[in-house]
Amino acid sequence: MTIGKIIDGKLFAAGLRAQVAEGVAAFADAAGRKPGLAVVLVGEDPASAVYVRSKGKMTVEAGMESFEFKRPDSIGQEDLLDLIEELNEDDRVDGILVQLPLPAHINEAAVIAAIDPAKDVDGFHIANAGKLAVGEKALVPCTPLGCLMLLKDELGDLSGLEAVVIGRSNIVGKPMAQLLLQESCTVTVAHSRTKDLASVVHRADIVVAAVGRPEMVKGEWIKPGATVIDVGINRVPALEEGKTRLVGDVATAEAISHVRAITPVPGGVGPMTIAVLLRNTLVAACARRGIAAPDGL
Ligand SMILES: NC(=O)C1=CN([C@@H]2O[C@H](COP(=O)(O)OP(=O)(O)OC[C@H]3O[C@@H](n4cnc5c(N)ncnc54)[C@H](OP(=O)(O)O)[C@@H]3O)[C@@H](O)[C@H]2O)C=CC1
Ligand SMILES: Nc1nc(=O)c2c([nH]1)NC[C@@H]1CN(c3ccc(C(=O)N[C@@H](CCC(=O)O)C(=O)O)cc3)C=[N+]21
Repeated sequence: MTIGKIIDGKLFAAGLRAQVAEGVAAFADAAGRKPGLAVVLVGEDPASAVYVRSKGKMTVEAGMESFEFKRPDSIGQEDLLDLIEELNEDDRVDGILVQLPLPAHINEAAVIAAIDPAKDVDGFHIANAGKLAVGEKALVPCTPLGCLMLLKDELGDLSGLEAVVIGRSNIVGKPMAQLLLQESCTVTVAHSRTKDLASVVHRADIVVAAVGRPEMVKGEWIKPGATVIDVGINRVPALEEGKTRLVGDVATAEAISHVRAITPVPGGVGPMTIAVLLRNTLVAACARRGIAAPDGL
């Protein structure tokens, strides 16, 4: 058994984006317009702004139309809901992403519920979450779908494998568990109340860590030969004064000698999230127009 492979999410994501770009060109020929993605950013969080900018750039590189809507922190809930209604009705817009988290005075659930499920490229709407849960065709959250693509690429058939997902958020942990169940894994979902997380993780052939705690998962927790997907994006102080660096939820340097394969941070799951967002936008555009989406996406 080979040990210690680093899964190149950046490379895989570039391949997926190239495939999406081909589908986008075919869509544009058939529909007479490009697929469009609208991104709504509320407030001035600099990290979110960087992320939104890089999404916009990659959207255009894939041949799609990018619409960005920046609104101040002070925006009222009604005004935000009005904007979403406009985007729901705008035929040039196939996908709507509202960057989370939203300011505390805005009801996140109400905003997500206002998005047309057919344009919900984040897959956060209850209609899409429900379809995923019962195994119907749905728009699936980008990060877990990206994780699943990397796992299938590395392992092939996942059926019968023990999977442990750490984290139970609606945007990562829960949909990840649903997808792994769909692949016939035996799925355990761990969270902050889980007792003896180390021994729960030690059962797993597949570990997906989506916690938001820097390097919380230790190397010795990992069963030898397991495949580890590190979703965490944590900014920590770097050695050089005043600088920061990104680390995941897994202590990668320790884990590497235990794993079959592991995703790095950065360059693992993060780039996949954006590539799947573009994929979902193309899929939504095709569905709205009654055009077959390209195979294998
Ligand atoms: N790469 C990417 O594209 C993306 C990365 N992320 C990153 O993934 C991480 C998780 O994101 P998200 O799901 O939104 O986070 P949330 O904060 O919504 O959820 C975190 C989960 O971790 C659990 N948890 C917290 N502490 C512990 C602990 N000590 N032991 C076990 N479980 C614990 C929580 O449990 P409980 O429910 O009991 O509180 C919760 O279920 C973050 O680092 C985020 O930045 C997120 C989205 C996309
Ligand atoms: N409605 C909504 N949908 C989201 O999908 C969503 C969101 N809100 N809010 C924030 C989180 C976070 N997220 C990331 C996506 C890509 C990278 C990414 O590309 N990261 C690079 C590094 C980037 C860097 O260097 O800063 C990497 O991991 O290699 C990171 C984080 C999506 N999110």
